[in-house]
Amino acid sequence: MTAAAAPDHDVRALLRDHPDFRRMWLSLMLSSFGDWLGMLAKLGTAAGLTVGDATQTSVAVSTVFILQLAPAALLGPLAGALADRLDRRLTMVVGDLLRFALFISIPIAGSLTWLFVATLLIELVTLFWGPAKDATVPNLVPARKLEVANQISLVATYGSAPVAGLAFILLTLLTGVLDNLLPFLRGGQSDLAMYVNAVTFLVAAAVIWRLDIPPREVRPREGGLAPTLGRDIVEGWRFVGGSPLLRGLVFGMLVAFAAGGVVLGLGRAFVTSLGAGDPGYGVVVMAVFAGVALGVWQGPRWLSGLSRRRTFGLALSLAGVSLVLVAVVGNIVVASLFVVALGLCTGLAYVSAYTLLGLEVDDDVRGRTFAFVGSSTRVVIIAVMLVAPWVANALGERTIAPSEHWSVTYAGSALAMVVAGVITGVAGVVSFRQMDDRRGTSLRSDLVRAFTRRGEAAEDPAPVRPPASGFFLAFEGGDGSGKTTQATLLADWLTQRGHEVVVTREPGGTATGRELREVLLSHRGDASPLSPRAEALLFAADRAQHVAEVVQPGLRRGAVVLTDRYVDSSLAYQGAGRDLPASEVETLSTWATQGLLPDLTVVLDVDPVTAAQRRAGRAAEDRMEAESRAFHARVREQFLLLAGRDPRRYLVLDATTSPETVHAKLREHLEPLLPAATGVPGTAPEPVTVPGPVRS
Ligand SMILES: Nc1ncnc2c1ncn2[C@@H]1O[C@H](COP(=O)(O)OP(=O)(O)O)[C@@H](O)[C@H]1O
Ligand SMILES: Cc1cn([C@H]2C[C@H](O)[C@@H](COP(=O)(O)OP(=O)(O)O)O2)c(=O)[nH]c1=O
Repeated sequence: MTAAAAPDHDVRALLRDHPDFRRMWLSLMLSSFGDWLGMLAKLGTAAGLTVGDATQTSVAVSTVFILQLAPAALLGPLAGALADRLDRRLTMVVGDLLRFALFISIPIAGSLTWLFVATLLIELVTLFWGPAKDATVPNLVPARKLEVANQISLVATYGSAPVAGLAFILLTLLTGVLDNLLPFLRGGQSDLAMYVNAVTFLVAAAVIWRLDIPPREVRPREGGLAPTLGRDIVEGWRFVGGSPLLRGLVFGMLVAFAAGGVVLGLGRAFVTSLGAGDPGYGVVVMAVFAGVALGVWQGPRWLSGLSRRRTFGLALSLAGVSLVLVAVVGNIVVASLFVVALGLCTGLAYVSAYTLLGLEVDDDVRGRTFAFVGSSTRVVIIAVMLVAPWVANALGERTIAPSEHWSVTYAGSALAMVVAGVITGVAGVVSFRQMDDRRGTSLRSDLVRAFTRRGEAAEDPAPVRPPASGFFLAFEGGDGSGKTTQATLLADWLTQRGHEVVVTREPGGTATGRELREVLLSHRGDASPLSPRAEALLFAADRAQHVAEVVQPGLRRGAVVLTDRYVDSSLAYQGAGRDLPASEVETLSTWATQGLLPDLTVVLDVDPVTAAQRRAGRAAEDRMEAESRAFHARVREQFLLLAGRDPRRYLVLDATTSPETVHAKLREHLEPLLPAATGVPGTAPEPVTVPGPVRS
């Protein structure tokens, strides 16, 4: 791998390199297909069992709808908390088997009551299955591929809807033909669809059974109290409320879903108010789907240079603006175009939010958080769908006449949509503010950077370099990614070629630095825990001393300086890890180093689990190493993000390959970049290694 862009959007590579994810994805596609087919078949069965009585039919159909939404709305968090304690693979397999049995029982029983009971039971099972599935995906793919994994999972979920629709039509037609041949199908038109659907769950169960899902990270709970379910749920809620990011995210998602509910609830009336009938409604529905698909699929790629948190807030605000535009244009064709934009922004917000949740939520509460979000969104959608038509009715038809010669008449549905749009827009701005991780950098410059292929040279601060400069290379990556190993190998090779080499590290590249290192890494701080800002300042102090005492003098002599960690470690550990604003940490480092940047930063990319295994041999973990897996996942994501923003100065290497392979790739990339050697090849002195504390 050479300089890789991050995050990674290559779908084919994702499916090829992660067979477990591929299997999971296939089973998800099947189950989703089954879900949609099942929904159509259940509605068909409800209608079929009440033939001839229009009122009874509509009551039966709405009962099925309500039974489908209600369990998740009422019991979602409970099921999520339970799901976090169960084995995820087993939960999914048992869930699929139960759904198989329940679906098959509906046509066999052939009774309306059993249809209702089975619908309820199926939804209850899905309540456990869903969070187990959502929480598993981040464990099957590396962090930088999570976004694309979410994208194709959403495509599997929603893309299977039209296919299921088509299959349903074909199966019902086929039922007519088969009626005479297979007497057991006589029961109803939807029966064959129900059987096919049941089989999809059976296949999905078999696929999941073969998955190798890594065990969950379970953190010890303080006080050793036996954790209770109630406590789990409260913790899940408190967890969402306690983090500004999650608060902003969940709040934003709820508002987005509320806006979606308004569109669903009022869409039909709105289209009628524009004088378009069923075909017009069809066009609008298709426009929404097209927009969402485009947003989910292409949005993250278009905005790959923008931070995900900013993307979410921006997309939500623009969704609000689009909704207002849809409502005010008064023409079905133009309105449909804005509907595409609305779908696009919503899809983009959705996939960003989903990925952020996967990355930011600790593994042991992830199921609960997803369940919490899932059930609250359902409550919101049901509530809004019920309330919106009532509000639209109350608003009635309004005529707005700004002048004598000009007046516009709006239907209540359009006005209600304007209100929803404004609320969504404002919520987007609030979310953006609350979660912003690039305070101090204007959104405009970020967007310019995102659209001009990551800003290139124009925006980089001119590095302060001594006149006769050598070459400055920084190794970055998680603890245990192999930085020390690679620095040693590279130093040997460079020395062979006649370069003067200085091998150094942060923190602790100087005598002063070693004292700071002691405070930073050994500080357990029970009495006075080190605050994130104090930590950031101490790392910056170490860096300032390091640059002045070791790096700059080395470069001035024309040496190749190899440092084990530099500025990006602060951006990753203090910025993304501790959640300090990245721009402030960057300002601090720029000040400490007087803007000195490496000529090349080599990111040794390895997943936190492998890195932790490599560190296992060491005597004790230091303060940073002992952080949670989610912390290390954020750190890794940040390194990759930084590398993706400036591919010219970065080289990302897959550090799970052998040390020799990593070294060979590094050499190959470095060779053309190096200045001429100052000594005679093979005769250079041994590399100067700035002493650091000996590792256990
Ligand atoms: N590419 C690699 N594959 C497997 N093990 C490695 C690799 N590179 C380094 N290691 C081992 O992993 C451990 C951590 O490596 P080290 O170079 O100390 O990492 P860091 O300096 O990033 O903490 C060491 O035991 C080392 O031998
Ligand atoms: C340089 C730097 C390091 N760190 C952390 C990362 C590491 O966990 C720790 C340095 O430990 P160290 O033992 O040097 O790293 P490694 O385990 O990779 O060999 O300090 C920061 O949090 N911020 C910084 O700016």
